[in-house]
Amino acid sequence: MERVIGLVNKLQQICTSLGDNALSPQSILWNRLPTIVVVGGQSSGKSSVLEAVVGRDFLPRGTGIVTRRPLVLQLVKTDDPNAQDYGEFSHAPGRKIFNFDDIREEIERETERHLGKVGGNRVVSPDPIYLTVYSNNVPNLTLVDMPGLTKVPIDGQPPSIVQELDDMARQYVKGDNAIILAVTPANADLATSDALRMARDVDPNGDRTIGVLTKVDIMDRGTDCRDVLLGKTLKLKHGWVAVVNRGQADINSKVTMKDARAKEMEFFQGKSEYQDLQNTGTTFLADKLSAHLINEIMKSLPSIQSYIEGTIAKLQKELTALGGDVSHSRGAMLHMTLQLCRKLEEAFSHIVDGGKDGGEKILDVFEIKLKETINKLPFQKILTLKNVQMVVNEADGYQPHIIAPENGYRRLIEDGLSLLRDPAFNAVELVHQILKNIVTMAVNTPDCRDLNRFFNLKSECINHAASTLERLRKDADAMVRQLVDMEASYLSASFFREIVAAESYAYDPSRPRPAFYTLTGDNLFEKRYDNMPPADAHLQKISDHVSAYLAIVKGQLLATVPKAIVHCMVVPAKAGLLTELAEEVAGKEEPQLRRLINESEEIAGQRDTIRKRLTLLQRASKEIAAFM
Ligand SMILES: Nc1nc2c(ncn2[C@@H]2O[C@H](COP(=O)(O)OP(=O)(O)OP(=O)(O)O)[C@@H](O)[C@H]2O)c(=O)[nH]1
Repeated sequence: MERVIGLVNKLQQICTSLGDNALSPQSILWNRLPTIVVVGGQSSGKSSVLEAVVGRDFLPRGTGIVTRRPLVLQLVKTDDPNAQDYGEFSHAPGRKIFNFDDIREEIERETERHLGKVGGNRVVSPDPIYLTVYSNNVPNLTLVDMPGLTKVPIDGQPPSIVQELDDMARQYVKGDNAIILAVTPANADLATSDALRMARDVDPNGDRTIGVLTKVDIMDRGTDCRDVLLGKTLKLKHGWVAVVNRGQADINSKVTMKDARAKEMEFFQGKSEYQDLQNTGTTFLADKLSAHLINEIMKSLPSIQSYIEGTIAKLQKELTALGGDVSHSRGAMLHMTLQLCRKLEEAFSHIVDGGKDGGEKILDVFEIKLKETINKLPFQKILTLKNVQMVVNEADGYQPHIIAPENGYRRLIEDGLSLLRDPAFNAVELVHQILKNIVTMAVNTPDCRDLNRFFNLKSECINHAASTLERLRKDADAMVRQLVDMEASYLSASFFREIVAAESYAYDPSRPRPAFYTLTGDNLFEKRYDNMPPADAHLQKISDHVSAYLAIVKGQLLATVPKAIVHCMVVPAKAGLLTELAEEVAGKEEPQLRRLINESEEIAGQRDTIRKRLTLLQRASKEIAAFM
């Protein structure tokens, strides 16, 4: 029994440390721990019962609605019998109040303050006050004192009060963890008991209801509650307890709690109708509550334990997601920064190499987009007989040419090559964009999760990656330009020799087959020119030669542009996306590094909160494990 009390005590203290309470939306433990909720009609004696259990006067008293906010009262049994009892409110943590009259005043003040704040002439509020009482003379219990229920508004209260009070109490007793202490004055008809009505509503089987009869001392002459206590009038699974608290006159004349207890004992022992009954008196009630609470705890421990374990796992996951602590020594910060840069580089390379977001997209540019745009180029406009004639005439004059109109050829080919430049540059740009997108993707990979904690470093990384990619794009542009220009330069005497050789071969296949002929195909030198007027045949041949040449260049560029792009952009980007940043960082001093990896306070705070919760829950879990 003592062990269970100790365990409950510890679990409840852990709840308090967790800031976990009856109404907290993310209650971890509290809503799993059994709680005793005192309900009953107005002035039925709820607060008096509660005080009697605690053994101290500390609750506001009077007529009308005195309790106007729920009071969550946690009783913590201390080990030292000589230590002074004290109370502590959760709205003023750390302030130990040793004088219980001060506690009463604080409850009144806090009630007023809150009701004033919520405004609207509110008479009651469901928002609880939390009070923990530390004493060597209390059982480990958590009790909630509710404002009294009523059927009709009294004292000029608004009509809505009836429903409001009902809703409020219901909120506290509906949970399965609530043990309902249904306080009913013995001097009134049980059938009209507000407490029993509420208890029956939420706990029809009476599994968690304990009946308390108050004011047994002022029952009508000649009547008693023996039958109720024996369960003959109305049977409750957990039975009834009768108590005698101080009446208003006793309170006014400051009868002490001790004297009141003595008087209560005297009362029950002096009456033949109660003498033989066990279930009378406040001491019996307190013991019964402790035992009941222990019983409930024992029943729910396994589910509490598995719930705690689940929460621990969830919190651990959250903690991992937030990343580790940040050290502030220069060496550690430098190491961490470089490591984060390296992780981003690795993630970048990984995406470039792997699959559909990286390598495949780049391949698409080369194999589909580049091919398509090049094949769609309007070479035919250059190659019309009209254009050929115009260009040749402009370039070479109207004299007949011995071999070929060399300048005309050059001009026509150059016109074709200039069309080829755009798709090549376009491919560079497309790959550049893909690489930029990959940087964004890399930043968001799980491996780079830590980087997202450090806003400054993250933006430095992104900026440096962008400038590296921009530099590489320029390199690739220059390389591609050179490639195209090279093709124009290739147009040398050998090209014209090739044309002659190819022509000769077409007419006399016994000659050696020239390379140009093979490249351009058989149809070039067929006798189709024979049926044309000589001037047209001449121009058509020039057009066909240029077309063949451009076809060769096209094929060559389709092979070399991708190589140039990979060589100038993709490979160096993979090899050193953040090399410059890493060099820069290595030269930074401690304050600059700190600025670079200054984690937002919010994240650091979140991590601290989760850690604290984890430690507490792990402690709770250990306590329970050791117990079971
Ligand atoms: N004679 C006698 N008077 C009692 C007993 N219990 C309570 N009273 C008196 O009944 C009045 C109301 O008691 P409280 O304990 O304030 O009742 P409550 O249910 O907490 O009241 P509200 O919070 O206002 O609903 C006080 O004047 C008490 O002194 C009892 O057993 N005998």
